[in-house]
Amino acid sequence: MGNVASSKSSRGFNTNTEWRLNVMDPKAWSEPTIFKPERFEKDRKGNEGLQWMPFGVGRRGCPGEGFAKRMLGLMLGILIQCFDWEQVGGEMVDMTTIMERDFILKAKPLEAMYMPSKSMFNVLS
Ligand code: HEM
Repeated sequence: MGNVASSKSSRGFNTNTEWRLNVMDPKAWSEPTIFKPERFEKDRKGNEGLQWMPFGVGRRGCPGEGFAKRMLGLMLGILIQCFDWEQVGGEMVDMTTIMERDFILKAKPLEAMYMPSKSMFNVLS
């Protein structure tokens, strides 16, 4: 990454990607293209997951981290528990990914149909 022009932000970081770990960098991750959620398990040998800091750390770390983590679990729980989901077109979900500006995106957006599950009818009506 040495050939990327860099400038310091007001927070002291290089504003280019130098301070960010490329999510697919084989120097940083073992088998970077494989889905291995266990890399983020606490107390895992090698602890490679510790280098992933989505909320930053220290004095300027994200103050919304606790809130965001609670909301993510809550929202996912609500989506699963309160709604019935169906595939559109009955095809298998295409899991092909593309890289765009350091983000891994689905090549083909997920399309799904949802409606409130039976247990939600009373709540919503
Ligand atoms: C998934 C959700 C979120 C992610 C991934 C995220 C990530 C981050 C990151 C990476 C930073 C910069 C940390 C650093 O420079 O070291 C940051 C800063 C910040 N975040 Fe979040 N954040 C999230 C949600 C939230 C929420 C819900 C709030 C408020 C309710 C929030 C408020 C802030 C504020 C105020 C800062 C600036 C802190 C400072 O400069 O001192 N964030 N966040």
